[in-house]
Amino acid sequence: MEELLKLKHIGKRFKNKEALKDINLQIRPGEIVGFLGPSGSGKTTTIKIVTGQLRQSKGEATILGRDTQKIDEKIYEQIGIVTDQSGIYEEFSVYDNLLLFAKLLNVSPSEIDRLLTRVGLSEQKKQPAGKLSKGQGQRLVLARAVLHKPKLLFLDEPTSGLDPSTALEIHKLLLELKQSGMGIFLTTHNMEEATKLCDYVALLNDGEIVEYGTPEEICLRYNAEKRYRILLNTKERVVLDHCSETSQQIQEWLNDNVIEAIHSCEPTLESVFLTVTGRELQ
Ligand SMILES: Nc1ncnc2c1ncn2[C@@H]1O[C@H](COP(=O)(O)OP(=O)(O)OP(=O)(O)O)[C@@H](O)[C@H]1O
Repeated sequence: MEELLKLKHIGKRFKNKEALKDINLQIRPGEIVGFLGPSGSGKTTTIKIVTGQLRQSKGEATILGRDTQKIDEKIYEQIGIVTDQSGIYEEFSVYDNLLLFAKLLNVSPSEIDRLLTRVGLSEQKKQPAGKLSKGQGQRLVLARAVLHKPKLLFLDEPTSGLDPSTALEIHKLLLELKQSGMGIFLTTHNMEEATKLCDYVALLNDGEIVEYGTPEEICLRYNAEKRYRILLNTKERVVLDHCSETSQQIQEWLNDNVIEAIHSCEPTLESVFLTVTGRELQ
């Protein structure tokens, strides 16, 4: 399968600061790849390099098969970028904001209504964009970024500051876009979001990828203790280490039909990050 984005040994130095060190990453159609790191770890610098806004000091980056150092603004016809709410005209209506972009990107205006329904903004169609709530504004920015059906979408913290139900709606939309074959590059501080949405995640610390893989793979890699948390139908909760006695005990409880819930206790991405780097993500 062709790669939409490929980074090979990317490094970036700003005077005395080595902002990125040997970054390797790829995104294929239909994949959501998460770039997770605390503030200052190099997420924005990476996005700027791959979208041609900044030159790397080392390594090669290609976007849709083209060297990022040789791309021009035509690339924006095939990619979407959501960084913040800038670029939205507050006095224009929701519809007119999208119409403006539809004209710029040669998209039929008939797409707008369909997209507004999809992002749940049909009722706000005639409302000035400046009067939208934060979550509605975030959905408008996302709608604008995918209006021209880009092959690759860059999302910087798409749900930061949103209430859980609006964040859920955005997650649903992102999964639909993934299903349609779009590749998505997502930066986030939110490990739960990354675990739920991403096919692969890169944990970034101080400009370096310290772990890479599927969220499940990474968590299992750090599952040294191998424990099970069990809720019995007597409401008793037990935590057992992985060993032959535990297997026997679980088998007996299964035979007696007394287990209400059973979970393995692998670490979360959050705790893996803390183990690997010694620092919290937030
Ligand atoms: N133009 C610049 N000149 C000098 N240093 C810079 C420049 N841009 C970024 N840096 C430094 O490079 C490092 C990475 O910054 P970057 O903005 O990529 O981090 P980030 O992970 O996006 O952070 P945040 O989550 O806060 O947006 C930081 O130490 C930052 O101070």
